[in-house]
Amino acid sequence: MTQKQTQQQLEKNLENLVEIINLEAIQQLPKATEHFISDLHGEFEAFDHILRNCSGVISLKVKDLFDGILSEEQQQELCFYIYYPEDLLANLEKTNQEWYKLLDELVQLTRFVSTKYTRSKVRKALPKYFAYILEELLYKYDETENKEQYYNSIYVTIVDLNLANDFAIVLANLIQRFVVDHLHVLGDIYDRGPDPDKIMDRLMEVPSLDIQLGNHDLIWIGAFSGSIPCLCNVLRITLRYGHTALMEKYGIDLARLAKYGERYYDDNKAFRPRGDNEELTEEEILDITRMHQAISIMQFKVEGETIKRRPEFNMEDRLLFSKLSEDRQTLVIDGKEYPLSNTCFQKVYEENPYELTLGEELVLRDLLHQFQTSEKLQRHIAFLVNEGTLYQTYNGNLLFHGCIPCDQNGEFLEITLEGQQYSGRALMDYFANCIHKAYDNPNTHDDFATDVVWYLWCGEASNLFGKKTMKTFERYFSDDKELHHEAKNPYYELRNQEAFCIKLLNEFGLSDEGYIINGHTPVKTLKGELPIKANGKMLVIDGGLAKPYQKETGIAGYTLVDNSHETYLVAHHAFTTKEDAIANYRDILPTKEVVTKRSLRAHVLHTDIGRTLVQQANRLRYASGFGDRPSVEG
Ligand SMILES: O=P(O)(O)OC[C@H]1O[C@](O)(COP(=O)(O)O)[C@@H](O)[C@@H]1O
Ligand SMILES: [Mn+2]
Repeated sequence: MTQKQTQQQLEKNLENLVEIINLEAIQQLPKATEHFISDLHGEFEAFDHILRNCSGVISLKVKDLFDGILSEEQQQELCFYIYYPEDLLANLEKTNQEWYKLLDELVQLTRFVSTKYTRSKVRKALPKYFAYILEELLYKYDETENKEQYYNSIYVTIVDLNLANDFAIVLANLIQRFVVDHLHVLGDIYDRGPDPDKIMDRLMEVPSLDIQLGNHDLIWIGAFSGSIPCLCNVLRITLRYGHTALMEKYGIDLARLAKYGERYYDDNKAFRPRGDNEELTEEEILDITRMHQAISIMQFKVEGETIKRRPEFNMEDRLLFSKLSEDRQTLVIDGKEYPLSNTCFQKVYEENPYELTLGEELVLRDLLHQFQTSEKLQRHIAFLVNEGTLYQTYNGNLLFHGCIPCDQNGEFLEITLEGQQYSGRALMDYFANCIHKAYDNPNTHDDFATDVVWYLWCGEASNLFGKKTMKTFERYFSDDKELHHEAKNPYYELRNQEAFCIKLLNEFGLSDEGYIINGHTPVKTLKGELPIKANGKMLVIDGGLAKPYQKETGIAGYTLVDNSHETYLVAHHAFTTKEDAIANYRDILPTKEVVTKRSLRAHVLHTDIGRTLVQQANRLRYASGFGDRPSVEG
């Protein structure tokens, strides 16, 4: 070896040793905080509010640091400055002394909430232009008077240069960024609410997150991937809630559908948009009502064709056009007659009720083309497909949106697809594969994978749907509540049992220690339903953000927080508007339901990331002669 090579070798060895020190030190940091939220359903402002107040974590930190120093009102004001800095701090007027005080409080808090992280991680989060002074202030280590004037002069000059507002905003955002390290979104970002696009834009900025896809997200992915029944469902639901503006935001022009609707459909009370659509004129409502009927009929037709070409989906009982009486005013199921109302079957022909008319086909072709070429939708769906999974195991816990379909005995429901039987986790993996296949082949519309994406929306063995049948047709055309009933999969009873939940955890390779987190079904607190089930093994956090569902839940649902000390649920006020939240300092509900309190504080070492750090450190130790050969697991 030449001298140079020996020198290089020595440096490499030292590098490895220093890396071992880093890796082993990081393991001793407290576990970072995780935040879980579900069923956002297009309600951007409510979702944004929850992200901003971090489900109450910020107010707890403010209390920890300033109790006895600031009054409760002052603490609350400080919290709202942090939640809505652009609204409250940008034009805030204060005397110089008041600014020094506020900036110092914000600096103290930023320091407090960043102590869990390495300096390197904190540094990466600092905006470039203020990085130098921020670092000085955050790592202020000299409490003697040597540097006192130095630190004070930073505040004085910031205020003097009219930068106080900007600096305060930067600090507030950093606090939001640091209190929660990782966000889990348990699905149903789309549908019912007006602004799923804004939610997607916001999610794309979150530094660390995972998404478990929901049934409503799947139809958007399906539509973009070329599934015509998914496309119809997306449009039907968008129109059902009157959100033509959402289509405009995606650059999708409904003119052709509107023209078709105007030509063939009339007003129909079953198809008038739901919810408060104050911003819509009567004329627009009528337009929507007509388009809504047109697209629903197209949906029933293309779904019928899909059911016919996929006998393995076992959905023939949903071929409802074939169950209409001769005058088409009655549905005949198993010999029993159900009168129909508000029917609009003028474009359904007796010879082949599932065949699209040429007009319908042209409308759908146009819509699909617009969906697939919308730049904004392309970005959003790519993000969903790349970041979204059907289930996630994270730090020993199992996360998924809907269910694992089972029979009454708790055996996983089996389904044969492409000649092979699947159930449980393997079925979910198979479904995930189909989603990617369909997405990768947007120009094929009736291939198996694309049809499976639609099946995930409403099929009995779908882990996202979790019910036997979707009664869309009956819900539009029959007043008989019995016909509307969508029987839930036995999973929803079984998930109350601890043993069943443990079986599920084990199916996914997790130990009995973990818990399962579900979204999808709103927790009906008014009826006494509890979000913590099966002795704490099952946590249901359907956010209940969807306004139309708040009548049933009584609150805007739950979110979950998991920090180094405990795991707890937070209940949220029904959200009105951002203005109202700010004006009335409307925060979270004061109750907090603790799921588990750890006997020992959890550290990075106990997390998934920690385990990989241990493996890396062990490998380096072995390579450097400081440890035994690591086993395969590390
Ligand atoms: O109340 P809406 O918006 O018509 O939706 C009802 C439909 O939504 C579903 O509940 C699915 O949506 P969720 O995933 O939000 O439950 C269907 O089972 C049901 O037919
Ligand atoms: Mn759902």
